[in-house]
Amino acid sequence: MSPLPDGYRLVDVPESRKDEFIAVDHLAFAFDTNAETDALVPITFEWDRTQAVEDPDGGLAAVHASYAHTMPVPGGTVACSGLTWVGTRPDQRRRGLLTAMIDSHFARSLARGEPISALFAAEHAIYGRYGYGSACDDVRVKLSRGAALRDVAGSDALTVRLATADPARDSALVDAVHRAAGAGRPGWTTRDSDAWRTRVLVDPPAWREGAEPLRIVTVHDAAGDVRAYALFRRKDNWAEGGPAGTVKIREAVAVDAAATHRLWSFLLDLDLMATVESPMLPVDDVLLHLLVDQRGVVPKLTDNLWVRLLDVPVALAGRGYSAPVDVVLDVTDTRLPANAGRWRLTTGVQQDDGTYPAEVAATQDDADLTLDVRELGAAYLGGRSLAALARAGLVTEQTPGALRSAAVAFLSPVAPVCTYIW
Ligand SMILES: CC(=O)SCCNC(=O)CCNC(=O)[C@H](O)C(C)(C)COP(=O)(O)OP(=O)(O)OC[C@H]1O[C@@H](n2cnc3c(N)ncnc32)[C@H](O)[C@@H]1OP(=O)(O)O
Repeated sequence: MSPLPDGYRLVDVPESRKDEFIAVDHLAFAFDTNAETDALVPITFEWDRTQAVEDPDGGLAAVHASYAHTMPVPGGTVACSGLTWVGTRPDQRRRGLLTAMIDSHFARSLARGEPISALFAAEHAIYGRYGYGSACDDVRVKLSRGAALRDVAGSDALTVRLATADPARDSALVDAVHRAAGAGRPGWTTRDSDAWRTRVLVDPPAWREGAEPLRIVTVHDAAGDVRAYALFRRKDNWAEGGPAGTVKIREAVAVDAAATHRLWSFLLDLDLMATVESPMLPVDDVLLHLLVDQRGVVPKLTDNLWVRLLDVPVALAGRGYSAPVDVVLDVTDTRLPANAGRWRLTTGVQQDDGTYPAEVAATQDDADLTLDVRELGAAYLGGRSLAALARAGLVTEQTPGALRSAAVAFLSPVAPVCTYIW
């Protein structure tokens, strides 16, 4: 465990210290709130998973929390400790407080039987040193009103309804469509508490930045079932050349191509609007394939989930593989030495979903590939190629042919993504 400065200590944070905990994050993230917002936005903390560093005066100097996520991975799900709310008071930075919290987070997650941790990084440079690998990207696109989509059979038969978002009314349907749309996509973390299901729909006036209240558009089939939804607001702009408003979308999710087509046909043709800003989308989202003119959109690629394998053999055996493989991985891991060494990963009989399960065991056999646990985290969800990482000098092939077969086996045919930041 990494040492803390003299007089500092790690403490659990009970709900009774909520305000102190949040005050540290306000200072660390430079954000403010107000009573109206606090009353509307539900607290998502799980209070047995909140920790802090207390300074010698008993005040909180640094904080973090985690969420118990069930992380979709190729071929199944894995218990995941989702690190979040990490902050050190600006006047207490660079004394090793985060490093001590990370060691504690790893130990506590392992003790709970969580073989992986994942996070969204506030800054790209923070977490690689701790063995987290950037495991996938998301893309946001800026589209012009009227951007054309390729035809999709069945789209015309679907209908749309528009309403002002209402957490009490909409959270169940949003959750159901979100779950259905994400089936089979690694990283697509569902919202497993009422607080999270409400959180996606809340609309404090302070968050509107001059735009209208949060709206929800739903796409319905002939039976009335919801096949897609988008949460969005419009911001008007009366420019010299005429109305040039912007549609800002918080989340847009559809269960199939027809529903995607109907949903985006609506969003791309709202009167008085000139620009449509998408939310975080998977890099292979259906919308991108339906655009007639992909060059007409302005994409922005950002790192999405970062993944840390805490228990390498359990994590690797917890996911499926896209092809048969028998490979010895020689892993380095300075923070969690139990992971270091050679692991033989051998796949078994193909499952109904097309993936191959694997057994993973320590071995003294020669290594086929050498890599750090960070690169294993990057490849874990199937969104980064081990072969590409090798080209960057981050993975080394020891046995000719091993890189290709391992790279193919680790990749997912569907791009990983998580649609909301936790
Ligand atoms: C999952 C999430 O919650 S992401 C949110 C992260 N939080 C934020 O970005 C809020 C603003 N920033 C902060 O609160 C703090 O600067 C933190 C939490 C990022 C770092 O906390 P500290 O207690 O200062 O970190 P600590 O002293 O343990 O530093 C550990 C190492 O990381 C490095 N490091 C820390 N933060 C950064 C950064 N933002 N960029 C680059 N390097 C960093 C330090 O230089 C140090 O390097 P070294 O080991 O080579 O000396």
